[in-house]
Amino acid sequence: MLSIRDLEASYGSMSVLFGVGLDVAAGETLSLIGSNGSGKSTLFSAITGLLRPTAGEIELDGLAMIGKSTSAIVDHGIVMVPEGRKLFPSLSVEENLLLGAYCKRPGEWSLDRVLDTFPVLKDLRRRPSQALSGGQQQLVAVGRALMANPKILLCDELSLGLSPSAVEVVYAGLQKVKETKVSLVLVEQDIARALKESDRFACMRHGRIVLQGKSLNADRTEISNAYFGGSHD
Ligand SMILES: Nc1ncnc2c1ncn2[C@@H]1O[C@H](COP(=O)(O)OP(=O)(O)OP(=O)(O)O)[C@@H](O)[C@H]1O
Repeated sequence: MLSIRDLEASYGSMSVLFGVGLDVAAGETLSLIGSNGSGKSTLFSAITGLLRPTAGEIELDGLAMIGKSTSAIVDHGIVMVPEGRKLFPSLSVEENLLLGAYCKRPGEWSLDRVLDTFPVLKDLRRRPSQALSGGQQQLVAVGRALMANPKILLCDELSLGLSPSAVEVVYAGLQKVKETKVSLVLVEQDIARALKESDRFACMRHGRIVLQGKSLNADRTEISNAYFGGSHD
């Protein structure tokens, strides 16, 4: 479904991604892990058209995405839940969700379906989003992205700044999304959580994918070496 090959990207003269290759299958959840500055957000920016790669290929179902505008990429089904949620704080939950339908592809997601998927939001739908807890706000951000009927959802640090109980609320909600046909790519700092929530993981370091594998029974020492750099570095 999503296929990335030999991707290079830079900010001005500073190269940041070096030959990144990654595949995400339909319905699959992939966790992207890596320390601060390893290039995870830059990869998301490249996939969503916010940053134009200098080389390589990004294809969704065989269709080239590089060179398309962000809104065209959303139209094709790649939607991001941005770091920090980026809700409109004074707008109601419902209004925030409806904004996600602005670039709506045809599909099954609707306001009612989002509220059925995240029932905690039902009674809160008329409240300003700023009146919600952090975990509830994060569900609104995920729900807003679902309103566009994505094929693949890129989630940038859903648990950032949330209490442990709020993190549980968010990932319990995400479980329902995983049961649908939507593919997920999760950037998650908590490695144990990243492995628990995904079918496969990819670890980035210094702008490269240095390890990929199945999340179930993944070798934690191998991941730790990839994440921090092993003794061979
Ligand atoms: N807008 C920008 N302009 C210049 N350099 C940038 C910009 N954004 C990121 N960088 C640099 O690109 C590199 C990769 O950063 P990126 O934000 O992609 O990493 P990350 O893995 O997402 O990190 P974090 O977990 O801290 O968000 C870093 O060296 C960072 O300083």
